[in-house]
Amino acid sequence: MTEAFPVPDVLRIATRKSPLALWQSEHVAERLRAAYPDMRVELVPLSTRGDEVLDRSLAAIGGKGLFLKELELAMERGDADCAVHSLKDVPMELEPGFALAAILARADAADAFVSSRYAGIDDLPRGAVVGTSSLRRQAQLRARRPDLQLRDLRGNVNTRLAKLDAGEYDAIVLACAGLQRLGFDDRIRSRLDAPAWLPAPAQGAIAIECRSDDFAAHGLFGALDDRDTRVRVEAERAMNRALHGSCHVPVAAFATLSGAQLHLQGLVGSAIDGRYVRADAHGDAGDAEALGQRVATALLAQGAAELIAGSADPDTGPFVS
Ligand SMILES: NCc1[nH]cc(CCC(=O)O)c1CC(=O)O
Repeated sequence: MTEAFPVPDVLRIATRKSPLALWQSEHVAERLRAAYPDMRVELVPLSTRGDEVLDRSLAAIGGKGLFLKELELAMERGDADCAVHSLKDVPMELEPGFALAAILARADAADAFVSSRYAGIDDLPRGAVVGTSSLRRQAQLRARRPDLQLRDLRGNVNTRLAKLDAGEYDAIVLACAGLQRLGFDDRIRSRLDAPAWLPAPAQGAIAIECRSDDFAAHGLFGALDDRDTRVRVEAERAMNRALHGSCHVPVAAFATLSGAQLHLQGLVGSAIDGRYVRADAHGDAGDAEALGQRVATALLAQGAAELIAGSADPDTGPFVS
């Protein structure tokens, strides 16, 4: 096969070591092997600060890019050619010198209600204990059920399921995509989906990051890029960026595409008292960025900035992460 770019003999993918990260990186490796049968693809598993520090909030240990830093250093050293991430964990602004070379077709973007005893949020008894460390999930739970007790729940997907099974919580909320990838489909008691419940910006999408100056890599990964997903997550991330959001603020966004029509729904809530504001708008697929900014402006006009500031970690302020 003749390509417009050189296909290397070996390609090394930097990845975190959690079971979900390894699954996603192996998935990308398989897709690349299928596209370039003569190229050898290897994983370079690395430990990141975000994986190691489990006893403090992510915001408190310097949230932004916590899961990316070590992988980016490996690419800078030349120990890896790219890194694979859950796009929802990727900061709105990448470090200078890095770019997203491909965004894969999105999996199920919804959240999942997981419990051995209860079928859904509305079936939980008064005062039930629900585990999630996500401010976005806490805010939506508070809005719907102010009586629930929300408890912190950190660790990778397997760890969180084990904590649920140990009886520490009546229910937990996780992403459907992560559960499905790891073969835990049967743990999903109900899907929490739009419009009643919104996911994190870019939830369910896998991204490939590489050095911006690595033009060969950009060509190589283009084969895995999904245009519809890219347009949708561009709108969601533009909204989050305009709100100075990250995965540590209670911001939710979900875009859908029908033909050339993009529809974006956004929500900003309070993890403390359940107040929230919502907005949505339609726009052209070619103007995803502008649509994201428009929905962010509508949310700010309803008081979103105050809700975000009010949910901040008192030690670190709202915009550190
Ligand atoms: N923050 C952890 C994280 N990052 C991405 C996913 C799920 C997979 C995805 O969104 O593609 C998860 C687990 C979860 O939220 O349950």
